[in-house]
Amino acid sequence: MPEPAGLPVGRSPFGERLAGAMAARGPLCVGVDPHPSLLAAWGLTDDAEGLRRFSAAVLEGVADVAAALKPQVALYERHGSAGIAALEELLAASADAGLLTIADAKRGDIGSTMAAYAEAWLGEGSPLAADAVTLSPYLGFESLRPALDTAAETGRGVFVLALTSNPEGASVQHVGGEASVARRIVDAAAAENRRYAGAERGHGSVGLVVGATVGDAIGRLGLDLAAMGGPILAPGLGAQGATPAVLKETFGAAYTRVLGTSSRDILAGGPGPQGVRARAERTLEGLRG
Ligand SMILES: O=C(O)c1cc(=O)[nH]c(=O)n1[C@@H]1O[C@H](COP(=O)(O)O)[C@@H](O)[C@H]1O
Repeated sequence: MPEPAGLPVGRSPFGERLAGAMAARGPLCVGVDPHPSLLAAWGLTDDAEGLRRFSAAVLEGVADVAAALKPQVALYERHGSAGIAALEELLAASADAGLLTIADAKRGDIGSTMAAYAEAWLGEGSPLAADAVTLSPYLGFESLRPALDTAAETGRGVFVLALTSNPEGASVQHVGGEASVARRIVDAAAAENRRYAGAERGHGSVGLVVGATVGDAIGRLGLDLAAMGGPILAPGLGAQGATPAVLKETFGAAYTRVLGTSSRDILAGGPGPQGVRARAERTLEGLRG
C-alpha cells in the first residue's frame, strides 16, 4: 500500500497521530465553541479579545486531557478578520502544546472551489491549517477530492458528515433505504482509507462524523462503521443529550474508533481552565469506563 509521497518532515499521517493521542489520553475531543452566552458567563467581552482569552483558557485546561481540540469556525467568523486571527492563534498554540486540532468548518463545494478550501484548511504553510477539517459531502463525495488529496499529501485528515447529530439530518441522510445516502458516504470513506498505508491497522485519515444521538440508525441503515478504517467523530454528548453510556451502546463494535466530542457541557465549567478541565476529566472518565 502506498505511503503518501513526501509528507512534511517529522509528520506521520493524521490517522496514526490521532490513534496515538487516543491511546495515550483517551477518546475525548473538546469542542471550542465560544458562544456569546458562554463569553458572558465567563465575564468576557463578545469580541476578538474575548475569543482569544476564552480559547487560551480552554487550551490550558485540556491540553493534556483531550486527544484533540475542535474549534467551531463560525463562532470565530462572527468577529471578522480579528476573529479569524484569534482562531489562527489557537491553532498555532495547540500545535505548540502538542494537541491535535480539528477545524469544524463543514466545507463542501464544487471541485475547483474545494481546492481553495483544501489549501486554506489543510495546505502546508496556511495560517488556518489544522490537523483535520470537517467536510460536508452533499455536493457528492467525489467533489471533496481536492481536500482528500491535500490531506493525504500533508499528513492531515478529514471528517466527512455521514449521520449528523441533529434531527433534521435524517431527511437527507436516511434517504434510499438499503442504499441510503449515509451508507454511500460510509462506503466511500472506507474505500478512500483502503488506498493508503495505515488502513491495515485501521488508522486511516478519512474520518466520519456520526452523531452520538443517532440511536439505532447505524444498524437500521446497515452502516459498517467497524470496518471503515478511520476515526469517527461523535458530537452530541452533553448539551444535545447523549451520554458516554449511550455512545457505547450506539456504536457497539465500532466504539474503539469513536472520538466523543462535547462543547457547551464542558465549556460551561468555566470561567477559567480549572473548571473546564474538571468537566473534561469527568466526560473522559465516562468514555473510558
Ligand atoms: O461536525 C461537527 O462537529 C458536528 C456535527 C454534527 O453532526 N453535530 C454537531 O453538533 N457538530 C458540532 O459539534 C458541536 C456540538 O456542540 P455541543 O452541542 O455544544 O456539544 C457544535 O460545534 C456542532 O456544530
